Amino acid sequence: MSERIAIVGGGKIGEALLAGLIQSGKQTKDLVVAEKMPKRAKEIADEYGVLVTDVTTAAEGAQYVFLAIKPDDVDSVLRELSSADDDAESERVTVSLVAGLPLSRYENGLQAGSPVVRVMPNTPMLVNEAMSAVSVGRYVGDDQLAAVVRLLETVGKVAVVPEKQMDAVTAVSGSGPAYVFLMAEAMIDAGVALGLSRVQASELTVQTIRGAGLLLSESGLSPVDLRAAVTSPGGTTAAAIRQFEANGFRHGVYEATRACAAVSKKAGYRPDVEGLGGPSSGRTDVDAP
Ligand SMILES: NC(=O)C1=CN([C@@H]2O[C@H](COP(=O)(O)OP(=O)(O)OC[C@H]3O[C@@H](n4cnc5c(N)ncnc54)[C@H](OP(=O)(O)O)[C@@H]3O)[C@@H](O)[C@H]2O)C=CC1
Ligand SMILES: O=C(O)[C@@H]1CCC=N1
Repeated sequence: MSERIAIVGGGKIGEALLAGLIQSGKQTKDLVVAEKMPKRAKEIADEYGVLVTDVTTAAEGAQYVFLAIKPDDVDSVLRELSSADDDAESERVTVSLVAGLPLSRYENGLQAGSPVVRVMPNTPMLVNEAMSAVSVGRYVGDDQLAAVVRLLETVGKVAVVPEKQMDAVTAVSGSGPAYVFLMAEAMIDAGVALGLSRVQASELTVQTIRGAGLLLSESGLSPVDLRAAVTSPGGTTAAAIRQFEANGFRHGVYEATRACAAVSKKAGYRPDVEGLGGPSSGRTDVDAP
C-alpha cells in the first residue's frame, strides 16, 4: 500500500522536501501540501501537480505529516491536527522540521501517545543531498522510526541524534548551507574586484565549491590534509590563509555557529513577542547567550 505524506507549509523547506520526494520517485497522488498563502499554494500546485489544501484535509488519511512551518505557527496547526481525526492521530507520525521546538511541545499538543519525530534537515534536499538529523519522540515505534529514516534517506543522508544535540546540529548542518552560500557571494565579489566578470567569477566559484565538497566527501581525507595539499610552501594559498586567520575567519565561524545554536535553543520562547523566559515554550534549559 502506498504511503500518503502530507507537508504542512509550502515555503522554502516544505518545497525542498516536496521536490526531493518527487525526484526520488514518490508519486504526486501520494503527496499533499497544506499552504495557507493562496499565491504560494497556486505556485506549488502548478509547479508540482500535487493537491494543495488546508491542514485538516491534508492530514486525513496521511501516514506522515511533516510540519514545515515557522515556530509561531506550530500551536495553531497542532490544534487543527488534534481536532482533525481523533482515531487516526495515534497512528499518524508527526514529523517536525521546525527549528528550536522540543518534542514535548508536540507530544503535549497532540492526542496523548501520538508519535512525533523531530528532524533538522537542510535545503540541499532540493537536489537529494540533504543532511537530516533525527530525534525520536517517546511514543515512536521502531518501525515508525525506520520508516521516517527511510523516507528522509530518499532525499539525502540521515543521522539519529539525541534531542539535546539538536541546537548544535541546527548551527552546523541546518543553517550551514547559508554559510557556504555567503562564502560563495564573498568569493564572487572578490573575483569581480580583481577584474573578472561576474559571470566568470560565478562559474569559477561554483565549480570550486562543488569540486571541493566532492573531494572532501569522497577522498576520505580530512579538511586539514586537503587544505595542506593546496598550500604550496611560500606560495599563493599560504598568503591567502594568513589573511583569513588574521581577519578572524575561524573565530567568525565559531561565533556564528554559537549565535545560531543560541537562537535555536530559544525558539520556543519567541523572545520578540513575550520576552525571554516567556510562558510559551515550556522549556527550562535555556541559558543566556
Ligand atoms: N529554510 C531552511 O533552510 C530550513 C528551515 N527549517 C525550519 O522549517 C520551518 C519553515 O521554514 P521555511 O520553509 O524557511 O519558512 P517559510 O516561511 O518559507 O515557509 C513556511 C510556510 O508555511 C506556511 N504556513 C504557516 N502556517 C500555516 C498553516 N497553518 N497552514 C498551512 N501553511 C502554513 C507559511 O505561510 P505564511 O507565510 O502565510 O505564514 C509559509 O508559506 C521553520 O520552522 C524552520 O525552522 C529547518 C531546516 C532548514
Ligand atoms: O534560519 C532558520 O531559522 C532555519 C532553521 C535552520 C535553517 N533555517
